[in-house]
Amino acid sequence: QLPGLNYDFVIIGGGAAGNVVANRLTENPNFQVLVIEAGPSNEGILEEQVPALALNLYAEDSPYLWPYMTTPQVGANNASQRFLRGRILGGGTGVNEMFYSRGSSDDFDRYANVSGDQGWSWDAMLPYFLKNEKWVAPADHHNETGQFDPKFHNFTGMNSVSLAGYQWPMFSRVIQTTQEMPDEFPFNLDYNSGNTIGVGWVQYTIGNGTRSSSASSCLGPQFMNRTNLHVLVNTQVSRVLPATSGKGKTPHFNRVEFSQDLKSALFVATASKEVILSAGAIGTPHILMNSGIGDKKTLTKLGIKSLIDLPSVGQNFTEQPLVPNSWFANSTDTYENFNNETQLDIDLAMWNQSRTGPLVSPIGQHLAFLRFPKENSSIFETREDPSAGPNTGHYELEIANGIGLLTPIPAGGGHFISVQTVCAAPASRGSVTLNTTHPSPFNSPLIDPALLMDSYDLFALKVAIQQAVKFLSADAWQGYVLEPLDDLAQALTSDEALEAYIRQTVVANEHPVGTAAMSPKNADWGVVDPDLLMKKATGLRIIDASIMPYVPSGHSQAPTYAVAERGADLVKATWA
Ligand SMILES: Cc1cc2nc3c(=O)[nH]c(=O)nc-3n(C[C@H](O)[C@H](O)[C@H](O)COP(=O)(O)OP(=O)(O)OC[C@H]3O[C@@H](n4cnc5c(N)ncnc54)[C@H](O)[C@@H]3O)c2cc1C
Repeated sequence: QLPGLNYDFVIIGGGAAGNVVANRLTENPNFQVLVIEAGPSNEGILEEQVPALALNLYAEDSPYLWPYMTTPQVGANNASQRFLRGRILGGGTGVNEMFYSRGSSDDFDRYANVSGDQGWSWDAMLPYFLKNEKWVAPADHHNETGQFDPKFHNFTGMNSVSLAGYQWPMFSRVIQTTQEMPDEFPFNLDYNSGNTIGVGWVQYTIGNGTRSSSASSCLGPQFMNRTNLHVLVNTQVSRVLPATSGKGKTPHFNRVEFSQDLKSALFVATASKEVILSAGAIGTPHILMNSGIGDKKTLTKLGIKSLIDLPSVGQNFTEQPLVPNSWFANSTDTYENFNNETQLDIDLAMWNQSRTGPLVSPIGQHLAFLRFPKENSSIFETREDPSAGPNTGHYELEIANGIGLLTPIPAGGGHFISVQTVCAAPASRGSVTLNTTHPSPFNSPLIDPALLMDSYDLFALKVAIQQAVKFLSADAWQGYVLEPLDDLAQALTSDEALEAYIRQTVVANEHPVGTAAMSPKNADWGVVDPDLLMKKATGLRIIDASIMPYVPSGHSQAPTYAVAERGADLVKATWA
């Protein structure tokens, strides 16, 4: 039940960023805040809570995802792919794989340099990462010594982060590989220190064996008790609207139009201080363009009245391409056990009883962020290195105790190990644009992540797969790793075969950013200023993953949390 339609702040999107901002603003009892979220409440959804069941959230007709498809991806054999985005209170943090990885110090220093605001540098942002984080013991309470560096963590924040809470037998082999091949695969005690390079123990947004999302952390019962915090779920925003009475030439946005049946009965909520757009890297540019904010020529052609001419809206879409690679494993202790219903029932009973057992962690237990070996670095003699600097991986390996993401289990079944390979700093740039044949604000936009459109990304994935093969060639894996699955075995026969395999199997890593990028004040590109206020307007601020001008070289939820923590401080400073 809403008290009315007038607030100080209206936040569009209850995802990673939106819920942080809602929490921080309602610390001030004088601020009335409304969050509008398209998806349902996160409460009572078992798959959302049990880490290892996260994959069940991705069913074709999932009620917790937007029904998005990409445009045909030229770099991926013209395939249109699903593009997963959370549509639930918590947004991406309610459906994601819970990897907690901040990116490198170089990533943030580059944001500072590109935006002209040192407040986005690593040194300035580390306190915001810490403010958000609550490091907790892993579910099995094992000894964490030597698995993370406490000096880079906070034990008193909001959002639980922990190490894997169940010990699979293959873990020791990963660490043994770092000892056998320290030059190529060095051990990194904590890839969240700013220096990501090496192989480390994975950190997850998990506490007490349960997902910690922005909904369960920032909108927990102790916060929902605040009488100034209001959350409206199952409600989709169509547009932001300018004030009806003029405040001069610059449009002033103070109203948000939304619907609950996605056809009629459009309501309008008013924000006396700011409208904050936190609908994510797809939702945010979509709402902006529907509202007449974007490339004037394109919007006019679609019959949308242009309010602000900002051609960068929806452009610079940056996404990491990922290729899953799987091998048969000589083990009976892998994720494939969850496919056995009896075993799953036993594991679920254990989770229900004590929040322990194999279901307390999602797929993937070790992450490696690595630079190209010397012999591959010569590529930078002829082109610019898209990575942000020496602390930043060119590629990432995600080492998982089961078959790769989306990889069908071979007919004969079996147990598997996979190393998912990611181009961590891609050079391709895509776009989010309006669907010209169905321009209703409630229809999906055209999503083009431009997978492998720049040949560098293909090159990076080739190196990554070759390095994954090398990683598993260490003595540590003798007798454990058997032959690769057929398609990978074929791929490893020639350079052409490897390229064909990558184009056939590449998917988006679900870390989109950049579609409402920040740029220096008065720059002729970008969508928001470094204080995240919309250019050429007043009253409208964007706080979410879309403002990052480059994709962070790790995973995007932790950077988004930090952006939101700083964003909330910027809002508070404006209204102090
Ligand atoms: C399947 C998947 C796996 C991932 N795995 C990881 C991982 O392991 N680690 C990691 O770091 N990152 C991961 N990510 C990415 C991470 O979750 C995102 O980077 C992060 O959630 C982005 O935060 P955001 O606030 O920008 O957007 P979101 O968290 O997506 O929040 C946007 C919210 O706005 C709502 N919204 C959008 N449009 C409207 C509208 N018109 N009206 C009302 N509400 C609207 C959405 O429903 C959503 O709740 C994953 C993402 C996905 C989808």
